Amino acid sequence: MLTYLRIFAVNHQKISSLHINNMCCCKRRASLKRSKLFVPFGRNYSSLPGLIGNDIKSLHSVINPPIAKIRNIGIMAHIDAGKTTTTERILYYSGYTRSLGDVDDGDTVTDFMAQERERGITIQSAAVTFDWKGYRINLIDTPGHVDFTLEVERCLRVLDGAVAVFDASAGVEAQTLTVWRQADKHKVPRICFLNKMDKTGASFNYAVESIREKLKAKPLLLQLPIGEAKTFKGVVDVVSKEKLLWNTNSDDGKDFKRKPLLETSDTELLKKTVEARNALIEQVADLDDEFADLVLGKFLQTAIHRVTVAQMAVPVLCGSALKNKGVQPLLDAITMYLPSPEERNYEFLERISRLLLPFADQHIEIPSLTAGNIALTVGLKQTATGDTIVSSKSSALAAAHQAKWEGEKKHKQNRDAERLLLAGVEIPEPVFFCTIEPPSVAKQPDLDHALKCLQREDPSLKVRLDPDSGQTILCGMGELHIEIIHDRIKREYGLETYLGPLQVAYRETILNSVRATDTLDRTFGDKRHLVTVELEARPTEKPSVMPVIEYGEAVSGDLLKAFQEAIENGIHSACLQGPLLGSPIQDVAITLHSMVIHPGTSTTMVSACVSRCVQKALKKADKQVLEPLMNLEVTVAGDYLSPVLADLAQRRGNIQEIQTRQDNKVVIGFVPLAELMGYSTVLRTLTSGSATFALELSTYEAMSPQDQRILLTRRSGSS
Ligand SMILES: Nc1nc2c(ncn2[C@@H]2O[C@H](COP(=O)(O)OP(=O)(O)OP(=O)(O)O)[C@@H](O)[C@H]2O)c(=O)[nH]1
Repeated sequence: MLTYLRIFAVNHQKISSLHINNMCCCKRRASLKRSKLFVPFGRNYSSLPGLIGNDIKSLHSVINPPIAKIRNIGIMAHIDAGKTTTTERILYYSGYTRSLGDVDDGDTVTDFMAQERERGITIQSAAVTFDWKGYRINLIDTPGHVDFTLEVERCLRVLDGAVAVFDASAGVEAQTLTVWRQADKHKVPRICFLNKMDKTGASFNYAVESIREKLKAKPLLLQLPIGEAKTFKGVVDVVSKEKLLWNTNSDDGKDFKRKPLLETSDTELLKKTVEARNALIEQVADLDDEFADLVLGKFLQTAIHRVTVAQMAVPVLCGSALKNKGVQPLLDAITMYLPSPEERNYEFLERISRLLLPFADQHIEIPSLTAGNIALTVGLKQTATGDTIVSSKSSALAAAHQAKWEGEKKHKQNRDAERLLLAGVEIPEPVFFCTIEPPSVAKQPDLDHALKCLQREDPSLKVRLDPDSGQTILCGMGELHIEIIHDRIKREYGLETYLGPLQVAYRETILNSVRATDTLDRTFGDKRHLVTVELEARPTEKPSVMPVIEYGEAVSGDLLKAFQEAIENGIHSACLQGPLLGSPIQDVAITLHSMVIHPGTSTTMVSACVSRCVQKALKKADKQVLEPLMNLEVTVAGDYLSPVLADLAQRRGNIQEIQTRQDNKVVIGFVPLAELMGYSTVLRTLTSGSATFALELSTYEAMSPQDQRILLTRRSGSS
């Protein structure tokens, strides 16, 4: 397993606290049209930047660039906005590759896994390092699909800046909102790149407005497009009042000219540019105190840098990655406006033995690394994604202490700060599960090992044992997530496994308060174990995934001290399997009213008795199944709107809004996950492959009595 490290320190002498981030960043194209054939990997790479053969000395300039000249950035977007295509151009213009790869031909640098090439989707994020005009850029791709939201978050929290790529004909799309919120959460400064300016329906103004309205961001228009859709030729640099035109005869976009706009030949464009520039100056002056009336380009750029780093506004640029236009200015903007690591506040110190620099699927061992870089390390057996590495227990304690202190100082929420630093990212609850079986019983240990390794990389994958059947259960974020795991077990661990049917992860709750008592009386050898418990289960007012545990006044303090852990284990294990479907119970409080324990009774027996008593209470209560409800956004050509709506009505869909986006309609609503199995295939058929959709878990909602009855009848029939 490869583990990506992010150095957190700003101390130049030593390597500081290392931030681990296993890059299992996955993404998927929800577009229903493309599926490409496997194309063998045959790209030519230039020598890695700054490297001559394996001469380690020559690596010095590569691994130790001045910290102010480092940019650690991520590329984030909705599915299909053009991240991989933009990254491919970036690598080409920076000299990292010698030819332009194409997503649709399956030969890009960052989509290097066989699965990615076969499926036409990006599954695993790749880090690449290259130089641009004296700057070192470490770039990490982040996934676009909602199944891999955790991966995006994991990347964002270790990066200093991000480029948000938009399809200029669609503006802000469903997953753009999600990744934008994640970047907000981790306070990542951003630049927007309005890609696909060549596409029919591309609209610079529309995309900018959607950034303003839907993301509530302040766009700083640093460029204006010259033409749109078929007429898109280049961009105007608003800051310098120059036009950048790409030579139409150049097939790789390397050849472009930067010329000042002229009063005589560019009258209209110059007028628009001057207006845009004045608006930009006004906007920046409003946001940045230091930038008063100094309107020289250099000062303006410095002020734009400051407001970007402070996340008060987002510079907006445009182009067409596919048509090789606008990518070099984007690279300039990354170096000019996004922060270096020393402009972000990371503070801890550490050292590590073996380090590698990532170049997509190639890695180079390096002797040392200065603060502010991204690197890999191998062989960490105990670490999992999201962990922070420190050099010793005392460093860990110091880091926790510091985080706690910072947390108290900033938010008076020390636990949050502690979690932020040491416990990694928030792991979303899986919504799908299925059984997984090895080819033979003898292979079960191999399967267990594979799942253990995959879970360390990807904590959104959960594995549990079915207590009744003893089968291994795989729980994941979506159909694609489970499919990819299945495939990886085969390819990476050589195991052909069998998956049971995919099932929705329901939850259960209770609707009224109930009391129950139970006694457990067992004698093993000459030892008697005797416990009597009385407790109450009731619905909580506020949602709570874990059971809320309370103790009545009659429960003695001494008894509690000795048996509290056993009691709580008993309650937790009982709440893992509800009485209706065996699904986890939520929104329930358990109050222990009394407990009598015969001397010599073991804690295991106490746990067992409490667990049985909780289950008894839950069985007695009025019960309710909760089902995952998804936010669904379908983008469809107007002609196909009616069949899509009719189909959603049959799926218990609740349509909230139908927006118009250029020539398309965007249907936004809620649909129960159980109704969305195989939706992509049906949507493809209904719309001749022209629609796209995005899904995101909204909440768990109570099923109607009728739907619940149908589900329970079906389950009892199939069991
Ligand atoms: N017209 C046009 N198409 C583009 C442009 N950039 C990318 N595309 C196409 O859009 C599709 C998606 O491009 P990708 O680069 O794979 O997009 P992505 O954001 O990396 O996709 P995922 O990582 O799978 O979410 C491909 O068919 C590209 O050829 C562009 O500038 N103009």
